[in-house]
Amino acid sequence: MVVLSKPAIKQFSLIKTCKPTPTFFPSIPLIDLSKPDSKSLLVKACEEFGFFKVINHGVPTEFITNLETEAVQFFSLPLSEKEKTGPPNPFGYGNKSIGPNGDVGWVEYLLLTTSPQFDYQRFESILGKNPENFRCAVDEYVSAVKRMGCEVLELLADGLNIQARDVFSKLLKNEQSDSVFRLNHYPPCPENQDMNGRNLIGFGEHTDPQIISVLRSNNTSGLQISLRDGNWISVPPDQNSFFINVGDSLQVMTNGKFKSVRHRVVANTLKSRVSMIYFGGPPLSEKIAPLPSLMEGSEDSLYKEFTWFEYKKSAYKSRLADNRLGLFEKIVAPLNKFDKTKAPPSIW
Ligand SMILES: C=C1C[C@]23C[C@@]1(O)CC[C@H]2[C@@]12CC[C@H](O)[C@@](C)(C(=O)O1)[C@H]2[C@@H]3C(=O)O
Ligand SMILES: O=C(O)CCC(=O)C(=O)O
Ligand SMILES: [Fe+2]
Repeated sequence: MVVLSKPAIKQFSLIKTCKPTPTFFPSIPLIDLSKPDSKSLLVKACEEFGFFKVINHGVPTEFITNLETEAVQFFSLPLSEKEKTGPPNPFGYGNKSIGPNGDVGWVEYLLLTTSPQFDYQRFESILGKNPENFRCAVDEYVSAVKRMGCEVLELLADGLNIQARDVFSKLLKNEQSDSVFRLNHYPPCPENQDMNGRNLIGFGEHTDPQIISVLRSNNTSGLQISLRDGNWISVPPDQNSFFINVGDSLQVMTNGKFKSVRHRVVANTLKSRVSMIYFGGPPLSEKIAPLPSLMEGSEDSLYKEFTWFEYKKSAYKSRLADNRLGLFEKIVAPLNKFDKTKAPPSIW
C-alpha cells in the first residue's frame, strides 16, 4: 500500500471520535466454551449485543499462526504482485475499494470462497511455484473455525430450546454453503486524524449479511461495535480469542430476537492490523425466515420471504453502511392504542 499524501486522505471516510464519552460502557460478553453455562450466556449476548468473545475455543494455535504468517508474507509483497490476484470480482485481492458501490477504506484484503473448487492457481505466480502452503493454511484454519462456529450455533439452538440442535449449523455444514473467507490488512496510518480530530476509517460501519462471522485479529486495536443506544465502543484486541458477530440472516431466523451487530474498523496510527474472518452463510437456495418454533403465540414474521440468493443480490447493490434488512422488513401496522374489548372512542 502506498503512503497517503494529505489531499489523498480526503477521499476516505472520517468519523468523529470527539463525542462526549458516556459515563458507563458495558463490557463485551466473554464466553468460555468449556463451561456448562455457556449456552444461556451466548443467547443473552446475541440478544443484547449481537457480538461476543469466545475463549477455550479449541482452534489450534498452530493453525492461527501459520495462516497469519502466510497472510503477512502475502501483504508484504509489492503492490504490482498482489494486484495480479485481483480484482475481487467477487474473489481475489482488493485495495482501498470495498464492494462494488464506491466504498473505500484504509485497508487491503483478500476475499476467498471456502468452496473446495476455488482456483488457487491464480496465486501461483506470486506465492512461488507452490500455492499449496497458502491453500493448506487457509483450509486448516477455515475447517477449525467453521467447526467452532457450528458448535456455537448448536449451543445457541440449545439455549433457545430448539429441538433440532443443528437448525443453524446445518446451513454452514451443507456442501452448498455460501461461505466466504477474508484476510484484511490495515497498514499503520500515522496521520490518521484530520484537524477536527476525526479518525480515518479502515472499514466503514456495516452489518454482516450472513449467519455468523468468526473474527480473529492480531494484537492491534481498531475494531468497534455499535451498542443498542447508538454509542460505539472499541473492542480490545485479543489474538488468542475469537470474536463472533451475529449476521443479518441469524437476526431474521430468530425473528429479531438476536440482533446483527453494526461494526467498523478505524485506522491505527502505529501498528498494522491483520484480521481473518470466516463468514458462515447458507446455501444460495435456502429460504431465510423466522423459525416457527421461535414464534410465540400469534407472533408474526417481521420479514418478507426471501432466499439467501435474493438477499445477497440485494446486498451487493447496497453501500456498506446501508440498512440492508430494511428492504425485507414487513411494514407492521402500529398497535391499536385502544383496547378492542372496550367501547370505541366517540369519534368513530
Ligand atoms: C459494500 C459492500 C461490500 C460487501 C458487499 C457490499 O455491497 C455490502 C456488504 C459487504 C460485506 C460485509 C461483510 C463481508 O466483509 C462481505 C464480504 C460480505 O459478505 O458483505 C462484504 C462485501 C464485500 O466486501 O464484497
Ligand atoms: O477487519 C476487521 O477486523 C473487521 C472487518 C469486517 O468487519 C469485515 O470484513 O466484514
Ligand atoms: Fe464485518
